[in-house]
Parts: sequence; C-alpha cells; structure tokens
Amino acid sequence: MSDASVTGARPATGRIPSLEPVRHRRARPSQEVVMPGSPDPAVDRRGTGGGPVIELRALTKRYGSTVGIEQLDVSVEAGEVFGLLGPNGAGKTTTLRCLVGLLGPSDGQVRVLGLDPVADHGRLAPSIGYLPGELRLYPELTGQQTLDLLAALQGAPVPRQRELCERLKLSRADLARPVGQYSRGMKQKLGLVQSLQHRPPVVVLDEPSEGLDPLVQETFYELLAEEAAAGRTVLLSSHVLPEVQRTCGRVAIVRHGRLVTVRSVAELRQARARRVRLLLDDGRGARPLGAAERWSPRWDGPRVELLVPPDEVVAAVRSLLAELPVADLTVEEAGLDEAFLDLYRSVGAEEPSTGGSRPEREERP
Ligand SMILES: Nc1ncnc2c1ncn2[C@@H]1O[C@H](COP(=O)(O)OP(=O)(O)OP(=O)(O)O)[C@@H](O)[C@H]1O
Repeated sequence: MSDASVTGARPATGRIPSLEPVRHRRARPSQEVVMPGSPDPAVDRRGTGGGPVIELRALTKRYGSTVGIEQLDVSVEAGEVFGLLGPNGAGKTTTLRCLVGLLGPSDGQVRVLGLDPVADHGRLAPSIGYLPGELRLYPELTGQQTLDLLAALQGAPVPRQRELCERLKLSRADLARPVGQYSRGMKQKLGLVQSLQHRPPVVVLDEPSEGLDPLVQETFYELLAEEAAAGRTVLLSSHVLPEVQRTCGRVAIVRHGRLVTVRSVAELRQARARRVRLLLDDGRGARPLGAAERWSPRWDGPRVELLVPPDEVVAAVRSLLAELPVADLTVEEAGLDEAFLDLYRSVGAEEPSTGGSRPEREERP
C-alpha cells in the first residue's frame, strides 16, 4: 500500500493493497477505475473461460545490475492452485509483485485475466487478492478498520469478510483491537482475510501460512481447495514442502531468477525414488558397493539404505541380493519431500524447509 493511499482523506478504489513496505517505484494505476461492485466485462470474460488466467512471457525484472527474474515463462489456468518454489533470493516475490502490478517488468510480458497489471491496475484491483510476504499494517487502526480500508482500496464488495474472520478465528473482540497489538499470526490471518474477502478470481499469496498455528493452517488449506473447486486461481510462493504437496496441483521451481522446471505434484509422486533398506549378517558393516554407490548408500552398522529410481529398483534388488549377505530387505516409496529436494539439489540450490516455517522476515515500521 502506498502511504498516500492510506493517509489520504479519500481512499481511491481500484488499487491492489500491497500492505508492504514500498521498496520500489510503485506502478501507476491506470485512470480507468472500476466502481465498487461493478463487474468488469473484460475481466469476467477471461475469468470464466478462454485463455490462461495468469501468463508470464519472457518476464524479466532487473534492479539495476541485480537480476530479480529473467525470461520467466509460466502459464496458470483457471481453477489451479499453483506453487512457486525456490531458494532464498530466487525471484519469487519479484514475480508476485510483477503479477499484481506493484513492479513493472524490465522486459517481457505479464497478463492477468488478459490484462496488464500495471497499465490496467485499477481495472484488475477488484479481481485480485494479494497477500504480501512482508505485512505492514497501520498499528493504530483496528482489525475491522484495516479490513474496511483495504476493501475500499480493492473497490469491491466484501461478501466473505465475516465468514473468513469466523473460519480463521478472528473474533469480533480481536477485530476491535488495534493491529499494533496483534500477534504475528493474527496479522497474517487479517492479511489472508483481506486477500479473499472480495472473492477475487485471482489470488496471489506470498508465503501465506507464515505464523499460522496448525489448526488455522488446516482451515487455510480448506479455503485453498474451495477456491480451486470454485474455478478461482491461486498462485502462492512457499518454502514449506508439505504445504505445497498438499495444496498445489503444479509447481514451478525458480533459481537465480530463472525457471528451472514446472512439474505437476502428481508427476513428482510417480517419479519419487524407492528407499531400499538392507540388513547384512556378516558383521562387516560399511563397504564399497561398486555400481550401487550411485544410489548414495547410507550406512548404519550392518544396515544400509539406498534411494533408487523406480525404473531401476528391480535390477538393483537383484544385484544387491546376488552380491551381499542380505538377512533382511524392505522397499518403500520415498516421501514426496525427497522428490522436491532432489529437484532443488539437481539445480544445486540450498535446501528448503521440509516442515515448520522459515526464519522471521524483517517487518519494517
Ligand atoms: N529492491 C530491490 N533492489 C535490489 N535488488 C532486489 C530488490 N528486491 C529484490 N532484489 C533482488 O532480487 C533477487 C530476487 O529477490 P526476491 O525477493 O524476488 O527473491 P525470493 O525468491 O522472494 O526470496 P525469499 O525466498 O528469500 O523471499 C534477489 O537477488 C534480491 O536481492
């Protein structure tokens, strides 16, 4: 949110509230403003059929000599929950900011519901819900005042405000308190409510489950599934792999600003490795395994564990049984986390979290 948009006497409609520190030149909203509650025919047409809801073509954003993202091609269809993954500094937040028109591309093209998020910012605002990674709320406003202010900026009615507050456990008493007194999780819940309260067809969420307790996380996952079932489109960034596995149909992995791969979670499930565990009975323990060394054996006394690709597992078990004094053997599918981690490792990236949340981000005054 630009300071002008909240401190001005009259909040302008047709703005995507950024709720975050202004670090970059803010995109200039177009002059065309959608009045509260009036559906935009162009937006509706793209939102209910036709082309991709989100389209990035050779999208490039540079900050001086620093690459934010480079030549990114991603296309997301209506009803998808799409995950953007990648190590710190990969370009996820930059991509999301370009999507909601807070940053203009240095090169390439962004289309959301067929519109340009910078040039058509005002027209798109009622159709986009955005939760930034770095929430900045105005401490003196109550939760309710914050939601109402953001609704005014979105320029759309908020038919889901009450329902979402109830489901995400923000009580009336909570909403009556100044947000300066909110815990981190409460602020995040408020951020989620504002991103969904106007039932936008496109929802862009930057690390949405940060700070949420497990019960509220469950509710959030249910909300995501409902969004997709209703044909709305969600693009989220996350470092929490179980969350991505649970909520996303497809994921894009980015590194150093470049797209590494786009995979469906189902495809990753199929491709996941088999974990082969052997117990040897000759008392010798660890030893070189010749060709089987390529499956990264992990020794623990007389036990060894290998991660074998699914199409090699039968041959692997045969040769291991032929060459080693095996007393016991089990084969099971490795977790999906490992499939994700393999993708990260294959591009030489640092590892993301396989559980909990990442270290707290800076929140600026
Ligand atoms: N305002 C800025 N000025 C200069 N460089 C920037 C700016 N914002 C981001 N960058 C750089 O752009 C690259 C991508 O940053 P971005 O915040 O998009 O990554 P990210 O994938 O969201 O990272 P994280 O997971 O740590 O949040 C990084 O090298 C970062 O340093």
